[in-house]
Amino acid sequence: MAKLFRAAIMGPPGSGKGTISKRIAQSFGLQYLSSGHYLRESIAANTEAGVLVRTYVDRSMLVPDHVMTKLMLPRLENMIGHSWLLDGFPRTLSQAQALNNLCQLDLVISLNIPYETLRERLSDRLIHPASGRVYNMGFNKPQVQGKDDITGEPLVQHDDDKPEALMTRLRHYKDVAKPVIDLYKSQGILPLIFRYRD
Ligand SMILES: Nc1nc2c(ncn2[C@@H]2O[C@H](COP(=O)(O)OP(=O)(O)O)[C@@H](O)[C@H]2O)c(=O)[nH]1
Ligand SMILES: Nc1ncnc2c1ncn2[C@@H]1O[C@H](COP(=O)(O)OP(=O)(O)O)[C@@H](O)[C@H]1O
Repeated sequence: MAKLFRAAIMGPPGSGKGTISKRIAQSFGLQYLSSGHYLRESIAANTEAGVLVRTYVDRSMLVPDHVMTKLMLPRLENMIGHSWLLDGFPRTLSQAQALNNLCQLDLVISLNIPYETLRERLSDRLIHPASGRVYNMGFNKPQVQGKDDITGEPLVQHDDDKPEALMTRLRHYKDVAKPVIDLYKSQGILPLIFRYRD
């Protein structure tokens, strides 16, 4: 049997995690697993956990670690025989430790993007809230302006993507991600990837 390959991608909001990881997963035949997707699924199912999750996601706050690990770990256990790329999990040290107890990652990709580029990308980002599909007015335009390609439903800009919220989000990302990055560096699985603006 071919060796399994398991990777995670990290980066600040707007660094292109969702966009690039879908492309990497497709090119290399990996399953693309996204915490945002599982969270939206749980919100849509309207379970007790989903109702709780919604109160955090609606305010763009991190869902508590114990809720997150309870959501993610069983799904990852179900993927035991697959190679995958994980986007959005782990975000905190506690999540990374919980994941370590389940499996050893082979690679962590950390996107490091200049502030100006993040600002431009996020100010042009449009989202289809129900599916999480992401567009960009410059880089990846919807076929019809302001409408989702698949459902035709309206696209929205997150208040959080407006430049005034970005600094706070970036600072928060750096504080939370640093111990996770340090852990993966100490394990020798995190080479730094620097993507310049195009
Ligand atoms: N110009 C440009 N835009 C990109 C690139 N990668 C992603 N984007 C756009 O930048 C925005 C943020 O990307 P996204 O994948 O949502 O980032 P995430 O928050 O890290 O998951 C979206 O509007 C993307 O369409 C890129 O390489 N170049
Ligand atoms: N690993 C995680 N830990 C805690 N909360 C998370 C995690 N992943 C996603 N979330 C929650 O889901 C929301 C949407 O996540 P995501 O789709 O990855 O978008 P973004 O890249 O804008 O944060 C986040 O704002 C956060 O509330």
